[in-house]
This record gives sequence, C-alpha cells and structure tokens, in this order.
Amino acid sequence: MSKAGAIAATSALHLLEQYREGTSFFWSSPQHTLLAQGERMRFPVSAVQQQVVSDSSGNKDHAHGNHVKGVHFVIEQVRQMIQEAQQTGLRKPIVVGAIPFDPSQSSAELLIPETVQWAEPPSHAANGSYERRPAAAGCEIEEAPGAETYQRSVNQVLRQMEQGELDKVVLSRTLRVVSDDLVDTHQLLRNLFRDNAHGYTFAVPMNKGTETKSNITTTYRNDDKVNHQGTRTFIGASPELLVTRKGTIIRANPLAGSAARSDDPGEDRRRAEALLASAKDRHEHAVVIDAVAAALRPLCKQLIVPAEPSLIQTSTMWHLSTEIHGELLDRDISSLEVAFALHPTPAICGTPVLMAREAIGSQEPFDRGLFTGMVGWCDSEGDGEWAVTIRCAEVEGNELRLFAGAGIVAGSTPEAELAETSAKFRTMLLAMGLDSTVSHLKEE
Ligand SMILES: C=C(O[C@H]1C=CC=C(C(=O)O)[C@@H]1O)C(=O)O
Repeated sequence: MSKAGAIAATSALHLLEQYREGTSFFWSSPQHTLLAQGERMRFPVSAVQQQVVSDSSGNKDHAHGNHVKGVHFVIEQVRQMIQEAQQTGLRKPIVVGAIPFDPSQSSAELLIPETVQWAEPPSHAANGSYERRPAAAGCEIEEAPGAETYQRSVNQVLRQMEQGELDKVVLSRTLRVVSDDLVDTHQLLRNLFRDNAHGYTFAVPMNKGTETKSNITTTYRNDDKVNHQGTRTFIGASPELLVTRKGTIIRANPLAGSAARSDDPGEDRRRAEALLASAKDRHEHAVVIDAVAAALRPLCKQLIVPAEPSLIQTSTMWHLSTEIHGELLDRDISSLEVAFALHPTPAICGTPVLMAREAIGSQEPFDRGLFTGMVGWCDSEGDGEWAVTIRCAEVEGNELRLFAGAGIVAGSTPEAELAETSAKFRTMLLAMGLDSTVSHLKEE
C-alpha cells in the first residue's frame, strides 16, 4: 500500500495477531486494516474541561455553546498534534482513536502512534478460519437503566413528542458485565473481527491519566510494564460509517431503522421486508438522511443522495441504510472536519438536535463517554475514515460496560425499543461468548 510512514503491508489477520492490549489501536473497515502501535503524542486529557466553562444551569443554549467549543478544541488540538509531529520529522503523521458523543464533557482518546501498519480489508473467507472462543466467563450482568426505567423514559419522550416539536430522540442504556476472570480483550477483538467482516471493527487504548505538561502530552510507554489489569480499552464492531474522505471524494452511510435477525431464514426475510415497508422506520431513517444531506450540501460541489433506503445486515441486526456520495468544494476540509460537520447525526442523537440532546441528558442516567461518538483515523493530508461508535463496550480488568440505543419517533413503543436495544447488545455478547447466558435479551 502507498501510505507514507507505514511499515510494509501484511495481511489483516497478521495485523490482528500483532495487536497488544493497552498499546495498540486496531481498525478494520471495508477499505483497510490498520494497526497503530505505541504512542508518540496523545491528546491532552484534562484540557477539554479547562477550555469549556462548565454549565450547571442545564441551559440548552449554554450546553450547545460548550459543545461547539469542545468540537473546535478537538479540531485545533489534532491540527497542532499533526504539526508538531511533522516538526519532529514524521513525514505523513496520522491521528487515530475515538472522539466522545459530547467533546465538551468527555475527553477524546486520540493519539499519534509510533508505528503504523496497513493491510487489505479483511476477507470474509479468511475470517471464517477463526474459531470463536469465549473472551469472558461466569459473568454477572446488570442492566442500567433497568427495563422498566428505560420504558418509562421512552414514554416520557413520546409524550414530549405529542406536545411539541421534538421529532426524534435516540435513548440508550448500558449493561455492566462482571466476569470471574480478566476479560481477554485480544480474543474479544478476534471474535468481533470474525463476525463483522463487512463493518468497522475497532479497539482503542484508553488513557489511564497521564500528566498533562503542556497542551499536548508526550508519552513513551514501556510495553513490558503494561499490565493487562491496568489497561482500559474501547472496543466494538460498528456497522455505521460516519464519513470517509479520500482527496475530495467523500462517502457517508447513515443507518437508522432496525430489526433483530432471526435464526429461521423465512422469519429473518420476513423481518427484513417488514422493516423496509415500515412507515415508522422509514420516517426514523428519513430524518437522519435529511440532516446528513443538509450538513454536507454546503461543503460539496456535488452530492448524490438515493431517494430510497436499502437494507443492510449484520450478524445480529437488519438496518435501513442510505449510501451518500459527494465531492468536496475544498480539499482543505479534513475527514475529521467533515465528520464534525455531521456529528451528532439524528442516528445517535435526534432532531431538533438541541432538544434531543437535552432529552438525552435528562433521561439517560449515565454519561455516554465515547459511545455514539466516532472512531477512526485522519492523516496529515486530511484523508481518513470515521465510523459511529455503536455496538461497543469499555473493558477494564474483569469488567465490561456495553452500550446500545434506539431511535424513538412517533409510533415507537417502549416494549419494541427495549427489545431493539437488547438485540443490539448481542453484537458484543456474542463476541464475549455470553449470548446463551443472556438469551432473554434476544428479541423474538
Ligand atoms: C444507537 C444505535 O444504533 C443507531 C444506528 C442504527 C440504527 C439505529 C436505530 O434503528 O435506532 C440507531 O439509530 C446503537 O446501536 O446503539
């Protein structure tokens, strides 16, 4: 592959085997597999909060102002990191990692690695050669919020929709899983990679709180000292592409509107057809496509938006999907800037965006952190790939925190949205080898 600064390309499976928990960033997409190792520079941990005046009033406009400041801060820091890396002699630096749902509330996990290796995208056949082995054992599982609380929140949002202008809100919940043993993060990544050959599989090393000396923290880690118990990893397999940019050509693939897969082929097909024909799901999808097209149009010379959604499948879900293609007016807009022009799309937040964000803040009893943010890479020429961080978990020691959300629109029911979040958890549960332990989470 012709990527500057990259070590000679090998196979996707070879890169996967070289992954090391705590020090590697792994990424596989339908275009590339990437393994970034070591840490030349890291995004400053606490500086986001210092830049953003905290708002305890819950004022919507103030919260929005903070969000905008957080976004500018990330873009500016990334620009500075790339510039500094170039000054130290790196010819074509690349920033890799994940960015939170709200960059004014949580820190981005971004870094410029020491080494980068690229390989072709994973082939389905090669992935099949992997055996799925459990990555966790003897687990206790706790839902947060519990089923009843989640359904109550859905009802409250539906009432708000009847009364006012709120059109869509994505409400999510978490599962806390405690395993008897340390979670085998590498095996978890192998299983995700095996089951999701057409998606975006990732593992991001999370910060353990390095000291921020200047604005940019430079850390050199000694791999031998990294203890698996002392690492945190953000891991998952997202089906949703936020945006890719290569030169001036961009592509986005928003998803919204979902149905759980069935093991019975006839029933599986019936669910897919029902999803494609569902007025409620088509509305949920159209809201996202309209917002994505509106955000991209001012940036593009040309934008192609299909009039009708199509269906895509993962190993656990069907989704309504629209693939959008465009040509940027200006080559200087990086993939990260295009991604931020879109974020948060109504696929993970809602519309109107400020009201939706407020509803999420008041209904969800947890901080989303990196969930429903973005994960990927951007190089010094602005090319890059960013996926939406869904179907994911945070892993630390013997604990995992899984996240899943569902889009609420008029016509949604609390029971169906709860079942949808349960079905979405299965991507991670299957990869952990826990799917049969929690079979009640499977939507029937
Ligand atoms: C928020 C999630 O999914 C989004 C992406 C695809 C379909 C979605 C839906 O149908 O609600 C969600 O918008 C998630 O998986 O946690």
